Amino acid sequence: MTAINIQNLTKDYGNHKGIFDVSFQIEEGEVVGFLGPNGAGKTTTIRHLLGFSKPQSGTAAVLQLNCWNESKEIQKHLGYLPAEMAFPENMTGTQLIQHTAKMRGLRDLKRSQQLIEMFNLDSSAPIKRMSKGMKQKVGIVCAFMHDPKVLILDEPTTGLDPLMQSVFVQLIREEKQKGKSILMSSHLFEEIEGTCDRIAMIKQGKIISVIKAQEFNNVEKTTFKVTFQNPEDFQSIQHDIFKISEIHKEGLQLVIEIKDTQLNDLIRALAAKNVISIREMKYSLEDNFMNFYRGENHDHVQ
Ligand SMILES: Nc1ncnc2c1ncn2[C@@H]1O[C@H](COP(=O)(O)OP(=O)(O)OP(=O)(O)O)[C@@H](O)[C@H]1O
Repeated sequence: MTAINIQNLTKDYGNHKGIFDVSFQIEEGEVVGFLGPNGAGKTTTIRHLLGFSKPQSGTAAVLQLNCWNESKEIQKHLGYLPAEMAFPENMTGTQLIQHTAKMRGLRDLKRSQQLIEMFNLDSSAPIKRMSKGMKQKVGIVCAFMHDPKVLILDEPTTGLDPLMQSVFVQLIREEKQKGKSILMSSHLFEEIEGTCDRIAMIKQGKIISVIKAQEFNNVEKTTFKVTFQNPEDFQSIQHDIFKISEIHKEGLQLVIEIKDTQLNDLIRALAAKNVISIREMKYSLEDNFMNFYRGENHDHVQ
């Protein structure tokens, strides 16, 4: 079943701001990362999924329910973590968690307790005295406490320290195992890379690409940083057939990009030179992301 279905969604705020003809789907059990620079339209898209904003044209549906007309029904099956939370400051974390549970008609607080322990959260403190990270943990508990089928997470690890970020990645993996469908916006490439099945990239309100995460592991090219012992070898390899993507003259270093079929040629060429070190450089999601924003690789791989 399709968990999230966005079709030709448009909200034009004027001055080329907003979202334009946005379409993508998330299947049951799928985790999709939502990437894009500041102001690209991620939160606007998410606000439509939550029924906070009425589409000018197009539709947004969660579990085949219309987000604008049927948002109350959707809420029962949805966990939402906003990018910026507006908490009632006069409550403690525990009170807010209990209040949220009550609003949801949730009697069993076992899952909340598990999450509190998982994130090592002291929820007894008043929210107004909590650090950004603590507030974020309270938000995570509230979003996941009712074991929702669909999760929409807007920059979920904002304020979390690296240890807690890895606890969060673990939580996402566990939820995925349980068959949950997750849309997660993030600026952290490693977080997206470590959890997502696909990545939707948005720029200036338009989806510019939807990529399968496994594509990143299957790139048929490898990049090596090679340091040479003398300027002669450093110079001569540059006349060879290989693509040189960076030249660091002072350090006698080259970044060489080869197709996997050229590996033996490279080994033979380097064997004839005095080489100090060879280091493989991982082609990461971050490189791919940067390429997109430089205007390259606008492929649609669904
Ligand atoms: N209610 C509104 N009225 C007018 N313009 C708006 C409104 N809401 C958002 N915008 C504009 O629409 C664009 C998209 O904003 P949005 O918040 O969706 O971006 P985002 O991708 O979530 O960015 P960030 O990574 O900074 O959170 C921005 O240029 C923003 O200023």
